[in-house]
Amino acid sequence: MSSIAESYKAIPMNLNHIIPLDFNGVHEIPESHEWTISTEHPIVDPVTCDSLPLIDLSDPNALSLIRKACEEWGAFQVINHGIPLNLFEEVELQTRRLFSLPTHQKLTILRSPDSITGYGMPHIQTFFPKLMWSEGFQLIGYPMEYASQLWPQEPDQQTNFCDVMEKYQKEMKAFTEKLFEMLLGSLGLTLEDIHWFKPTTDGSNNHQNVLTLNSYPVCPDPNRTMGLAPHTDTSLITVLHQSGSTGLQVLKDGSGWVPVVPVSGALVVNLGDLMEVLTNGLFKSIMHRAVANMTNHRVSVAFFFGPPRDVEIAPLVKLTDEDHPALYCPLTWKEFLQTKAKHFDKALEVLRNKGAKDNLD
Ligand SMILES: C=C1C[C@]23C[C@H]1CC[C@H]2[C@@]12CCC[C@@](C)(C(=O)O1)[C@H]2[C@@H]3C(=O)O
Ligand SMILES: O=C(O)CCC(=O)C(=O)O
Ligand SMILES: [Fe+2]
Repeated sequence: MSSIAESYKAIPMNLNHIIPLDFNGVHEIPESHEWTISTEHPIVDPVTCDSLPLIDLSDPNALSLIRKACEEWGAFQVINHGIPLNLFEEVELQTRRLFSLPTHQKLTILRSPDSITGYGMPHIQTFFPKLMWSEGFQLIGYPMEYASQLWPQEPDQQTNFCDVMEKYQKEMKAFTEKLFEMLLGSLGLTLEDIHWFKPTTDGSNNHQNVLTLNSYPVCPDPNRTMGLAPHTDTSLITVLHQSGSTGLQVLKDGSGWVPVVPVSGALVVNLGDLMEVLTNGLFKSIMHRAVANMTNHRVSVAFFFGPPRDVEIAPLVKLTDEDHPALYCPLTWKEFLQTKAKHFDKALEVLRNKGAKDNLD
């Protein structure tokens, strides 16, 4: 048995790619953080051009709207998701409490080079020559070992932080399982078609999930920096809550970068690479990035929903036939994270070209 927490043991990160800048009082962009932003894809106006579909989950047509959004975009926003709105406020408050701590305090929970959880720059930093204008904190479960370091003198704050994060993960777990069922339903499939899916019964199952708190400090010149570089998520589904300020952009084929304007109370759903594998490419994972801004400290919270440990994800049998052979070789989330840590944006291509996972190197 091995969990995703062990994914980076074989490919530890370099500390220079983990320790974020101390953004306090930085009025000029240091050379280390100065990006030349590719103009290959223009930024499009989400008002006059296409904007990311917004789906009301209580709409009787929700399934067909979901299918269309998944085929055309690989992402959508949802309302009427059933998550109590005050929970978003509580999570945002706790997220801001964490990131507004003095740098030396945050560094006490620095992610170790071979770990998935802790404080630091995004894991994908390794693949870019310039550093990102962001910091993040990854957690799994009840994060007391971190909270006790962050607020050593404040036991109440420790429990508040952990309780809110735990509650949010529980809500997200139930929601992503329901959403996953809807995505399958939109393809005419049911959970019965997924031999490994075991819905939560007693409040637990062995699905692997990670919560990430993202912080994009105020930036003197956002056009010359990158908050979070373009990437696809490795998960099956990612559910993102962005606080009031814009910053997320999704890449739409044939158009360009489409800003995702925050809708109060809405959640952004991104399809990850494992969903592309599972649907044999019928649904594609979505390329996205995030930018900082000059006026607000932007925060966002991402819940990565993945398969249980040791379960190999492969194209669904019902979605393959003689004319549609399986395009990807089966592998676990941990194996895919390792493939991604080596090949980054070429990882899915690698899966397509190698018949068996023994050849992933
Ligand atoms: C379970 C996951 C999902 C990870 C890796 C690992 C822990 C942290 C996640 C993120 C969070 C920030 C963006 C991302 C692209 C990153 O660099 O780290 C994500 C990545 C992925 O989706 O691959
Ligand atoms: O902050 C955002 O809007 C995007 C975050 C994201 O893409 C991620 O955490 O994977
Ligand atoms: Fe992402």
